Amino acid sequence: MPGREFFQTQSVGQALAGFRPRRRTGPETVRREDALGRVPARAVRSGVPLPGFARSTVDGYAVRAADTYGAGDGLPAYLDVVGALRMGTAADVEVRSGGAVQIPTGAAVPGSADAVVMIEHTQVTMPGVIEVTRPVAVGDGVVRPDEDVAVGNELVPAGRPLRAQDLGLLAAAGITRLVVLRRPRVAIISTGDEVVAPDTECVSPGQVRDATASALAALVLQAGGEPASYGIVPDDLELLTKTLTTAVAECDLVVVSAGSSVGARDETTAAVEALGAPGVYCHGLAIKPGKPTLLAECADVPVIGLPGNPLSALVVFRMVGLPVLRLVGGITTVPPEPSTAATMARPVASAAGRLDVVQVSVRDGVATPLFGHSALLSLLTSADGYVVIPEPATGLDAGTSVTVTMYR
Ligand SMILES: Nc1nc2c(c(=O)[nH]1)N[C@H]1C(S)=C(S)[C@@H](COP(=O)(O)OP(=O)(O)OC[C@H]3O[C@@H](n4cnc5c(N)ncnc54)[C@H](O)[C@@H]3O)O[C@H]1N2
Ligand code: MOO
Repeated sequence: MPGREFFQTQSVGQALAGFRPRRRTGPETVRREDALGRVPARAVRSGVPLPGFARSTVDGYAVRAADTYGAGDGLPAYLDVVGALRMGTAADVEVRSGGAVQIPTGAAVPGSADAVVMIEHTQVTMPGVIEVTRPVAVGDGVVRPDEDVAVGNELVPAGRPLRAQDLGLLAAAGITRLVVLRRPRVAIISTGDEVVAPDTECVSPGQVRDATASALAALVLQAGGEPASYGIVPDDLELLTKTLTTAVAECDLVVVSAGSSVGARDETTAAVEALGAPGVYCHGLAIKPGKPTLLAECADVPVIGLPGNPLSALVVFRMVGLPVLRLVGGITTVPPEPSTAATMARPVASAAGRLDVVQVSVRDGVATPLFGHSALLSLLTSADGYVVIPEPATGLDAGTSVTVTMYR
């Protein structure tokens, strides 16, 4: 386009380090059972010790360890069985020197005992008497009252999305509600005169169903955000500006797809600029696919203009949009994506100074690159994962060891 400038591209690393919009979601209280994937606003500490009592880790006999020292098959220690402990009750039987109390796994160990000997290392020789054929040391077979968690210990940290095991520990400590950060509300706007709603039955030649919005909404959900659809806006600066203004007022992050290239109808930049300060942070990223990407901050809300090609839009949203979503939503410990080690089946070329995201299929530890234009969305559905070729590299040779980030 004469008179129109191509993008001044910035590296993805630079953009992620430099683009730090100020918006953060605030706290809200949720029930523990609704907290999977939510982000604690502050560390949750325990008000109680866990397990809270000395607990047997084996089925056997609570004893005084010293009574078993030197015991062996040839010279067992003989102990009097003075009672049996039950689950779920306080340890109400004392163990004196020379005595033993039958105890199941998980029951409270009497304070007068200091170890539990496994049933396999004992034999009942006559009613009320056992032989112990292996010595135990003090503490063997016992979990201390605060060995799992001491009072004041951190149960879950701030900023790390809660996992199944975190909910288990919170439950064990009696935490029923906790303060988490609100899910970032993410506006999803599609643009283009040719784009029609995905439930449109018959499309005319030249029209396309909106593929990007559905996929973006799913990515937002997976990342812990709350997608909000703002529909499809035709190539009209006024309409786009109006929709963007509403979205910025109502959401924590705004994602608009298409219209960010250099064509005459590419209105996104002008519309974003009209939203006010601080405005456009960069237009153009050194990434393939996805060069025509726009990053902006309007008031304190980040606005991301994604390339029109759905494949490119999804790649860029993964690489750049999700980090911004996590920043806004207070995720400081990023859950690792599933990945697998593989070797490249074929060489892949790349330009130095550009981040390349290569879709691959993976079989038996071999990653086969899937080539094709970024207008082809099926490339992404055929892929098992992707390989990132970092900026300094000029490609990957066949046989190179790579880490494939796998799609969930
Ligand atoms: N002269 C240049 N032309 C183009 C360049 C360039 O650097 N110089 N970059 C190319 C690349 S790369 C991409 S990607 C596209 C991005 O352009 P836009 O962001 O302006 O997007 P559009 O042209 O509107 O759309 C591109 C393509 O994607 C289809 N599309 C758009 N939205 C959707 C949707 N929601 N669901 C399904 N498909 C969608 C649209 O119909 C077009 O076919 O620019 C290249 N050109
Ligand atoms: O970057 Mo375009 O986003 O390659 O298809």
